[in-house]
Amino acid sequence: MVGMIELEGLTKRYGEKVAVDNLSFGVAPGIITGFLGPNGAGKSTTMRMVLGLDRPSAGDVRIDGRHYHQLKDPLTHIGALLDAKAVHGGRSAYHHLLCLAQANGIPDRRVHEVLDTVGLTAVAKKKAKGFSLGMGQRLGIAGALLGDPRILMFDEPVNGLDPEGIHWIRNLMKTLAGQGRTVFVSSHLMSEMALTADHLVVIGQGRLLADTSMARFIAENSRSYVRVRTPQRERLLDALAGAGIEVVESGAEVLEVDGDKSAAIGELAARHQVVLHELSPQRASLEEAFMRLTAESVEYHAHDGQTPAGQSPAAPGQAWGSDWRNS
Ligand SMILES: Nc1ncnc2c1ncn2[C@@H]1O[C@H](COP(=O)(O)OP(=O)(O)OP(=O)(O)O)[C@@H](O)[C@H]1O
Repeated sequence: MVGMIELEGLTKRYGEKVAVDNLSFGVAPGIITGFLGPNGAGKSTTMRMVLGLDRPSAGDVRIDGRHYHQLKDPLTHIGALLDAKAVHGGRSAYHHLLCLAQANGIPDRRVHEVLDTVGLTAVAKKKAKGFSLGMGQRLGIAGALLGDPRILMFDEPVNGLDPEGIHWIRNLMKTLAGQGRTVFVSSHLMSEMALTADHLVVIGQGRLLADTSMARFIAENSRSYVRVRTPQRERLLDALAGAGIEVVESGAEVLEVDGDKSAAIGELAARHQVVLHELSPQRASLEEAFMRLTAESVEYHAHDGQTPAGQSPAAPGQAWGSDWRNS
């Protein structure tokens, strides 16, 4: 199928280390697929195998039904930004792109087009080694766009960028997906993906942990609850119990009630003349959900690793639901 990346049992071992462990999933056109996992999860290794830069130990990965090396004019099928620093620093941005175009049978005029798309026209004649991180990322993206490919793959494209650069890349990816292209982008930041991706593939220690739409991930993992603060705790607890409203957490002055029941709680409090100091609907962050999902597969813990590196992740938590988990 045109615009598809398909992985089937993809595995990469480096000696004893299993960097990518039996990954099977598809990346579809017309949407942004976020590829998420903590540092060392195997994202870059997977992307390198997609491009034929690393040979799989087992399994298979295909682009438009073929291996990368079987593609005629591969840059017209898939463009990638893996390492923005992999540019010959002594060349100008224009020259770098021109060499890439000529080596791949792409017309020279495309160089001007992509320089314009990424906003580097004014500095096109400057040497790439003088470029800021953001300019280097833009140049790498220009290279990815050069062959006007149906599939774009970006490895941690916003790493180290300022807010303006992050905003620009986010909008560019949305535009590319809106044009019907396949956009596959890795990150270790859930918060960034929440703003960008339509679909999520999450891995930990090389294994697939989730393959789900962002909407579903949000619905299943961002718990909503109401935070209530009152100096008349006992009175409110009685009123809530009488109305069949369950309190899931209760501190000295603060109570938490699952779901969005703020109106019901407010009315109940008024009826029972309970003073409220706070009545606020809350949403637990997706960042927390992602941390919980990947906690057992983080390679290096900041403090005393409860799961030592190299050890298999524990059985998935029941709360995660098994329909979209694959391990
Ligand atoms: N050439 C190599 N030789 C040995 N081990 C490697 C090699 N390349 C990667 N690894 C190991 O494979 C694992 C996966 O690495 P990879 O760079 O793919 O992870 P990642 O998810 O991209 O992480 P990050 O977000 O930190 O870039 C890591 O444990 C890494 O140390």
